Amino acid sequence: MTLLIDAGNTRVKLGWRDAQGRREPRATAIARDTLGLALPGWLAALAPRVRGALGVNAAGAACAAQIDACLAEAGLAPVRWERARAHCAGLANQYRDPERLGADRWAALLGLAAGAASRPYRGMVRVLATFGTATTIDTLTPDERFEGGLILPGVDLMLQSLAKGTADLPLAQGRPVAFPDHTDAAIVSGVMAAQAGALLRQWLAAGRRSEGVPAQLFVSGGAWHAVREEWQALAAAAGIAAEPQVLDNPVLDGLAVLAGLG
Ligand SMILES: Nc1ncnc2c1ncn2[C@@H]1O[C@H](COP(=O)(O)OP(=O)(O)O)[C@@H](O)[C@H]1O
Ligand SMILES: CC(C)(COP(=O)(O)O)[C@@H](O)C(=O)NCCC(=O)O
Ligand SMILES: [K+]
Repeated sequence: MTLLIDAGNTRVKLGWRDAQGRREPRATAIARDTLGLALPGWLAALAPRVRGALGVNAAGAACAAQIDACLAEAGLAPVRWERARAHCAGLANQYRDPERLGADRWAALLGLAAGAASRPYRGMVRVLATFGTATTIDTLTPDERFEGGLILPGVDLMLQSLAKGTADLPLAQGRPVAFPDHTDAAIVSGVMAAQAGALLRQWLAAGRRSEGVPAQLFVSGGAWHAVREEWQALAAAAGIAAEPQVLDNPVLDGLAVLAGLG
């Protein structure tokens, strides 16, 4: 098997691809600050069957070094850390400097284009919103090109920035409402409006771009569940019928594609 590693800024997601090309039944997520405790045990259980490891890292060089050190402890070779490329597996990356596209975003697009869950949507415009530490909203054209996408602070980062950057605002909790009448609700509703509003912007842009070709919306990431309610309200108000399809981990899907290429 080949280990698949998606090192995000909050959590490291782990899985594998077996010799038949199948993904693990369920990815494992480990918080960055508990990696040193949890990763060795996860690796030890699999190590005898592991033939290599493929990963993407959005969390900086120290995180990659920590993961490689854990692999070495388990007697395994270092991770092959993937970068975004201009072309791969039939997908074209039109970022101005293709290698500067986050490797996790690139892997997720590869997973979206080639993964089994999205195969019925080939030839359509596909919008992929990932609600992680950052929120990213990327679009694939019907002819398998990535032309660009949004980066904005994720839900927790937005909430934390208000608490840290002001004298009187708390780290807010709660659910979004239309007309918030207290501080926590005002903050949570504002943050969710920003998240869902960004998604609406890209969905509308994708619709204009596609000129009548149907579009499908995909969502993933640890914070999607927090945004869902606001998105549903906004989409209903805007007359958008599209039901987002939740992808468990398109980054690991993409890494499995890359592992299959050898
Ligand atoms: N158990 C959890 N641990 C950490 N973050 C969580 C958890 N459940 C939901 N979240 C939310 O998910 C976000 C992290 O999502 P994730 O997809 O792992 O991001 P990343 O790939 O950037 O590490 C957090 O910012 C938080 O909003
Ligand atoms: C945008 C990101 C921070 C997302 O990281 P994540 O939220 O998954 O931890 C990451 O994809 C990144 O560092 N990208 C490089 C810049 C770019 O994609 O343009
Ligand atoms: K990610």
